[in-house]
Amino acid sequence: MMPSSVVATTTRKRPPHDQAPSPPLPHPVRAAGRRSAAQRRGRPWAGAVNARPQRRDGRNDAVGAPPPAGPTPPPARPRAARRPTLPLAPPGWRQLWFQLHWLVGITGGTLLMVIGLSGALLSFREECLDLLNPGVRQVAPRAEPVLAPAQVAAAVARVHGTRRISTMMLYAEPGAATRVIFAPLPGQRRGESIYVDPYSGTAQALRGHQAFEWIEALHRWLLLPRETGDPVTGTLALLLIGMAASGLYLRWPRRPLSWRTWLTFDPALRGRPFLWNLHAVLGTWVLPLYLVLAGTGLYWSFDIVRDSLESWAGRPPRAAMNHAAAKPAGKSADMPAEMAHATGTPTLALAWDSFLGKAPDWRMASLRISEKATQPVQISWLDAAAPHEQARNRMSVLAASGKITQDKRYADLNARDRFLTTFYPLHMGTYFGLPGRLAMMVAGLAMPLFGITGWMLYLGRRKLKRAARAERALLADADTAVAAPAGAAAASTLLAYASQSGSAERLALRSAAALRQAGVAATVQSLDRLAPSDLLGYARVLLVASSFGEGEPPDGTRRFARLLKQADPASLAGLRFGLLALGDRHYSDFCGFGRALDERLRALGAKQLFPAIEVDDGDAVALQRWSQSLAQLCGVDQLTGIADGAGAGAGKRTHGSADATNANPAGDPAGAWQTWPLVARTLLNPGSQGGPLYEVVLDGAGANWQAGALLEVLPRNPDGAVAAWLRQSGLDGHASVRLGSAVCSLHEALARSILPAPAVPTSSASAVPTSSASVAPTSSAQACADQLRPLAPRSYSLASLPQDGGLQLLVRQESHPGGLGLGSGWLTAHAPLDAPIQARLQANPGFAPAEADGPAIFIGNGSGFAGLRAHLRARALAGRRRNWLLFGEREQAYDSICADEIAQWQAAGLLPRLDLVFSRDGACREYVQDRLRGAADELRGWIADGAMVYVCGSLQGMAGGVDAALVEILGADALDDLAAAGRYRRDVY
Ligand SMILES: Cc1cc2nc3c(=O)[nH]c(=O)nc-3n(C[C@H](O)[C@H](O)[C@H](O)COP(=O)(O)O)c2cc1C
Repeated sequence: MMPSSVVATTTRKRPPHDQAPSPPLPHPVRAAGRRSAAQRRGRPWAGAVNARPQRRDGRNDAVGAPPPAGPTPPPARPRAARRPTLPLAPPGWRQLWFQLHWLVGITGGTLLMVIGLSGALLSFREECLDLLNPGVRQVAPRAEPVLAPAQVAAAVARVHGTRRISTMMLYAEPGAATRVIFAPLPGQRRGESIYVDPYSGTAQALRGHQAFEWIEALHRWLLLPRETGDPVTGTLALLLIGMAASGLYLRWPRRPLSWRTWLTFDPALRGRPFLWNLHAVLGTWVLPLYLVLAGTGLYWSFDIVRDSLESWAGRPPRAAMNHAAAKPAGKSADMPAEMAHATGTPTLALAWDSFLGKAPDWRMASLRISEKATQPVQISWLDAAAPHEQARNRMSVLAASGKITQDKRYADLNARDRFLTTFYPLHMGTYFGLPGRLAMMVAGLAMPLFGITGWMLYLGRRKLKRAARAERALLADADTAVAAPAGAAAASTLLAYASQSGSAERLALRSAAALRQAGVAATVQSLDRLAPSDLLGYARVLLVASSFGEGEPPDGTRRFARLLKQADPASLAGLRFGLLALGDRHYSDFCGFGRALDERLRALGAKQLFPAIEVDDGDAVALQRWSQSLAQLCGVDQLTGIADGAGAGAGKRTHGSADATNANPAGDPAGAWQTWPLVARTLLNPGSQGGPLYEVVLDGAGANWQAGALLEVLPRNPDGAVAAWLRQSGLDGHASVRLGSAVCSLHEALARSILPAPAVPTSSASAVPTSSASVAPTSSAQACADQLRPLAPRSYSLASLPQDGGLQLLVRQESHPGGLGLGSGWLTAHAPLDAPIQARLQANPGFAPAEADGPAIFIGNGSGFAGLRAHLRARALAGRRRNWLLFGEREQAYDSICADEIAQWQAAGLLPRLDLVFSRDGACREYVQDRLRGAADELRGWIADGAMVYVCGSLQGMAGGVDAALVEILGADALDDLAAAGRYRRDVY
């Protein structure tokens, strides 16, 4: 009585795939060849062998597809957009880290880009300045004595008068100029620097020095006053550490010991995966460098860090040191009287002589000259063996007497103190010489790359989320628009729908909207979320029910169907209902679920408001009857807007509506027709026993979709077939004809249309569809064009995401005695590369990604890998790692499609369980459903953990077999509940 039992005992022959088209529909559905509604209505071309809009030429006819032996259990499936949200696990650590990473990335990350870039510029500051100022910092060595500090001071004084020198840096290297730094002028942070020729005393300033000072201020304090800038950049350093840690956590692979997983970049990737890969792999490369940069940066940014570390190292507090030491820069920018160059020369001379006496192996010496002549000259210097530029020895020498008051050697520092001196060379990379400097520069330069890729990923993610939200909102709005006022349920009409791919849902929404316009309060609900007793709460219930599988309820409605079957007799007495059953006569159980529903409701005591109306493939006449029946119920003459919407399709699409500029009708889940060039076509299974399987790529510029979506493609007759037809008919293919609203050549018009049966039979290279209407050789070109009906679009699962940079399809090439299948032949053989392909995106709510973050099981075969691939790519991007792929094909040697990508997912820890089932490799045939049965315990475990189940591929054999296996493993009720909860999603054909 109820659909599941009806269907369970029925085996059916599916209509043939991909032969000849019927007129395209505004809402193409995914099924096989059919006799069109128009044929039945006696249109001129009726009676031809037509194929209906269909998808995925070449369902895999072998793998996972043994002839269904015995009863096939009904499939189950949820409605996507309206399904109840899965119970979400409390946000785990992973989600928290993810949020942290994004949040910090898009806020602090932007400033870190500035810091990184400026740091990269600073890492080769000296070399840049040398390039700008050749012969200034380094002069040609000469065989002359070099000037001692006192002589340098005298030479500087000759040009700069009494301007006070605060620091003088001398180098033992022949030809190295002495750097003289003046005391800062009021308002300056640092005094001006000049370089003095060590032989002649000629002084020169460096061009570009100020620019680098500015860059340094930007890097260290973001151009803020130092007191404010220090904590700001310190905080950014902390954020960088947080991002590095969260990034590391988020990309932690399942096989952490595989260096390849961590460090190798996949150049074949494109779009979002490319960005993600770049972000993650590059991030891993530079992660240690960023930790060093940020860690050492903290030392200068926060006094508390610095003081703590210095006290840990046993250094005296800085305040005390500052007090003890002469301040390098005093308030005055002029030379104190007692240090005036006349007297300064001998005083520096004494200090320098004393220094040389103690440090014969000096390499660099920096003399800090106090404002007060009584204060000692502070000399910090590097000896020839210094391990790095901060391994400085320090000496204090009284200028007046040359007496050394302090002589501290680096070698005498304790290990902690020595460790602190490495911070600067580590930060600059100089600790490791040129390679270190280069690495730090690259790390700095990579920061903007991170910021940009991070932002792009973030914006892409937002866009995807917005698109998903908009899609949900569309349906929610429609619901609200037709909802009954609160509290009016008892007096209202319920529009309840059972829908697999959205047609029934849209018709229910349109019907409710029309009723509302006529003043009737109407509520729309999916049967997926109702129990039979809920129907009693309404004055009348109008049901719109489609059939799926083999005359079964749509997946999500399976639970309702079960409850209805279990309901007590007469439990629905008092219910008054009207029913619109959607179906397709090419399925042997036409309107199977609608009929069973009608029968069962009446058996339970419900009364029909009017006889059930059956709609064959969107038949407009039947829809008109529905509209009239509703009008009668409301007591109005007629209702508008029901029959002209989505789902009312056959024969409605005209050539005009297939124009590339065709607007998307409101509520229609498909977008406008577009023209995208065919950019690539690759045979994936050379040598396979099965039909050739191609990856077909359309350019897809500007397209946006989410995993699970479909692409409708308008096929064309091959040129050879059109030319042959023209020869037969004797018509001129160049003649201009009007087709819909467009003008084109007759050849072009024929290429886009079902070819009328020629007066004389023709042979063709393809199974070119023809209608029964024949065109007399004498007919005019326009008369011929007037008879033409457009080819039906074909639907294919998208195997890619927008981030991949193209619309990728997996198309099985179909062969028939007369040639190739129309859609598959067009895409895989006839359309030349770069040919413009007319196509449009179609949402597929029944196979959309789940919002919940839980595990997912992907099951499919053959070209069904397309839908699974898009989902797996999306999950890889979202970092959802717990995926189980169960995929069937024929022979491993020839049918290992997309093996590299699967291997990469596995290596990246995205497929903790992988079952590739090759049916023809073993002694006895094994299919995905067999493997599933063998893994029953594990499957139960995954389901208990909240896993979603996605199935994509052939309905017959694979999907039916998988469904049967799931029923065996989980139980029929549990599977129904799973479907009703939106956790069992199928895209089968
Ligand atoms: C995989 C599949 C199986 C179908 N099985 C049947 C069937 O057994 N009987 C029938 O009358 N129509 C069948 N149909 C046709 C649908 O019921 C029909 O296209 C309907 O308009 C779809 O409505 P929906 O979009 O609300 O799911 C099937 C369609 C698909 C894609």
